[in-house]
Amino acid sequence: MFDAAVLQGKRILVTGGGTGLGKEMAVGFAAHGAHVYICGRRKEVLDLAVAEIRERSRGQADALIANVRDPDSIEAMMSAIWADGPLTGLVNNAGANFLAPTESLSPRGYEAIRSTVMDGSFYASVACGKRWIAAGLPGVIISNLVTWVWTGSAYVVPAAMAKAAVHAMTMSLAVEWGPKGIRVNAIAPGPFPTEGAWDKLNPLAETGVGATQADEVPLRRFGKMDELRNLLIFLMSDGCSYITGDTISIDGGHHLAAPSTFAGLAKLSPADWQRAREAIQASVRKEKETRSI
Ligand SMILES: CCCCCCCCCCC/C=C/C(=O)SCCNC(=O)CCNC(=O)[C@H](O)C(C)(C)COP(=O)(O)OP(=O)(O)OC[C@H]1O[C@@H](n2cnc3c(N)ncnc32)[C@H](O)[C@@H]1OP(=O)(O)O
Ligand SMILES: NC(=O)C1=CN([C@@H]2O[C@H](COP(=O)(O)OP(=O)(O)OC[C@H]3O[C@@H](n4cnc5c(N)ncnc54)[C@H](OP(=O)(O)O)[C@@H]3O)[C@@H](O)[C@H]2O)C=CC1
Repeated sequence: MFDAAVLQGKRILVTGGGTGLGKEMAVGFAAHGAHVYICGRRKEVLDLAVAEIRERSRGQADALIANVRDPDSIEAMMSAIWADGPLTGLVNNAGANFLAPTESLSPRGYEAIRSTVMDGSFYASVACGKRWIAAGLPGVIISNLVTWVWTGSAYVVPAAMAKAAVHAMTMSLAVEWGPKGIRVNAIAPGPFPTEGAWDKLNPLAETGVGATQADEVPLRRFGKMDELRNLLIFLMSDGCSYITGDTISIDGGHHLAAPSTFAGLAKLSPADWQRAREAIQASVRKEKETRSI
């Protein structure tokens, strides 16, 4: 769809690019000439991802260990990247989420999600923005949101709140930083099945409701990674240099037509919720064992 060199000379960081949607975006950027950087908290996962991105794209990729919840960790990562040259683009993709009845959430549970999604996107955007502004360079920021920024969603309230905050950041920074040549946009995907999201959001047969099902999507299917890559390459390219402050949905029309949220989980019993929590926490434990930071 695009010229293979459409992103030649671009240097793009994808947070959370070691897995899922972030890794797929990174492949798309690198295959179109960009040097991509990915970050996350698990060295082994990042090393494997870099090898895969290089092989699939035949392009340039590097990884850094960083925790987006920690502003010092983000600063250290940006300094390391800038030592080789400035980034031209940032994708705020790192995310955290799990299904839970809101009344069961502890302050730490809420904080884990809010700080990853909202604080992480803010810290990374400011770390890039201040460097671009100081050097008089243009830049592009794209945040990976979800259609709940328009609809909200039951049972994932901290994630819906945090994504909505980043939606507000997108519109606000587009205006503040537009005169400095920095474009700020976002995407709002519908369901693109990934291991990370499905383990936390569809852990049991009983939790398969609206948000994670394809049958009520007007286009009657899940999103394809190629479709996601095409949108990201376009938004990151100089071909759309008049688009800023927008959040573009890529959900097959789901949020306009059907309950693309977890409203259907009202049917779950306390025992179902307990089993869901145990399944989610087993997935988190497995990931934590390999965290490097
Ligand atoms: C058209 C719309 C269609 C929608 C499409 C559907 C699907 C897409 C939805 C898209 C929205 C966003 C999705 C995502 O972000 S998916 C990404 C999923 N990946 C991840 O979450 C990876 C990162 N995750 C984590 O790091 C962990 O999961 C965690 C968030 C838990 C944070 O880890 P941390 O190490 O900080 O956390 P702890 O294990 O110490 O736990 C912190 C507190 O959280 C409590 N907790 C954990 N699990 C549960 C649970 N299931 N229920 C309630 N509480 C939970 C835990 O007990 C800790 O609190 P306390 O210390 O007070 O006990
Ligand atoms: N899959 C879907 O259908 C949809 C996904 N999205 C969004 O897409 C994004 C990616 O989700 P997906 O690929 O499905 O899920 P994944 O779980 O595969 O991706 C989450 C990534 O974020 C990284 N991450 C989490 N916490 C931190 C942290 N504190 N510091 C650095 N990196 C972190 C994880 O790496 P590590 O644990 O190693 O740090 C992981 O690579 C999320 O923002 C999600 O909200 C939006 C709509 C739909």
